Amino acid sequence: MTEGLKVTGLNKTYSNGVRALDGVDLEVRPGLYGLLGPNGAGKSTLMRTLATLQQPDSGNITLNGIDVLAEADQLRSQLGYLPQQIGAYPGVSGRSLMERFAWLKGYTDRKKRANEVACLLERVNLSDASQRAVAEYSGGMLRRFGIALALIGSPRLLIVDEPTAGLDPTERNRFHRVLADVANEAVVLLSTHIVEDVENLCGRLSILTDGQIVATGSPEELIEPLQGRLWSSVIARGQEPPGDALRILAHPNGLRVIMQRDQAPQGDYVAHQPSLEDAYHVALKTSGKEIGV
Ligand SMILES: Nc1ncnc2c1ncn2[C@@H]1O[C@H](COP(=O)(O)OP(=O)(O)OP(=O)(O)O)[C@@H](O)[C@H]1O
Repeated sequence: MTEGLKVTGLNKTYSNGVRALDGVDLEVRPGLYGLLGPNGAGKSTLMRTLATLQQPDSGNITLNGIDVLAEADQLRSQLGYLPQQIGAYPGVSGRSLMERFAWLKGYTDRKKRANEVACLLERVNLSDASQRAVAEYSGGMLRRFGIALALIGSPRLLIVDEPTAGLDPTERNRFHRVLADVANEAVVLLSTHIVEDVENLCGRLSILTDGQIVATGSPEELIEPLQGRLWSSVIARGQEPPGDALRILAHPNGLRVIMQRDQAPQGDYVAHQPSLEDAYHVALKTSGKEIGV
């Protein structure tokens, strides 16, 4: 039996003709795995499919040897899913809402249920806020509450879809620490378009664009081939950047241009230390699917 999540040849075309997943293969071992991709890449489609919330047209998914598509019920008992948005019910306290979800997940024994809920609220640092209405939680508290809900029953697979949008740096950090902690025991698949989150958290990642995986590896493996091959320069406002620039960034004096070349380009270029964000753009560019820099 293979431990972890294995996806092979996953395809999904929506009724409007959009091919959201186009032969996706993925192998994820326990720990934190990042799925990076631009808007519309197919990340949520993949996440929802893995969470058995929608069916693919073809392909296979196994989790710790379980055939996910054939035995969806068995998977669901081992699955935690944190969607992009979680709803809050007016007037219902965090503890009470969690109790209801725990009951739905099979915690029918009152003592065991109360214990599970208390442990999870403690784990995400919400014990003190447990009597407050969820609807009054801040964005960060709501995300952590979502994680606590997703962790009921100690899932083997935790799927987290774009979790940190709108969080301030402190809350984002706090959220990351909870995820890293969960990843000690489970497969955690984190989907995002925030490259920095993946760079800080994930041992391995895949880059998805246009429904296809275009790169897979550790951040170091993806960055390494770019060493000594990136160059940057600041060009004055009003000056036209080169058409083949890898990235064009805003700069107080004009634009900062990053070029990918084996040798320094003509002009005022200095060596640029590659980052995962550069590797991400190279992967999209090499795949021929990047729309613009
Ligand atoms: N229910 C649907 N019906 C038709 N097309 C859809 C549906 N859901 C998604 N799509 C299309 O499939 C493609 C992939 O969408 P998806 O939401 O999976 O991407 P994403 O990577 O999660 O994007 P984002 O980062 O913007 O959330 C997009 O072109 C999207 O418009």
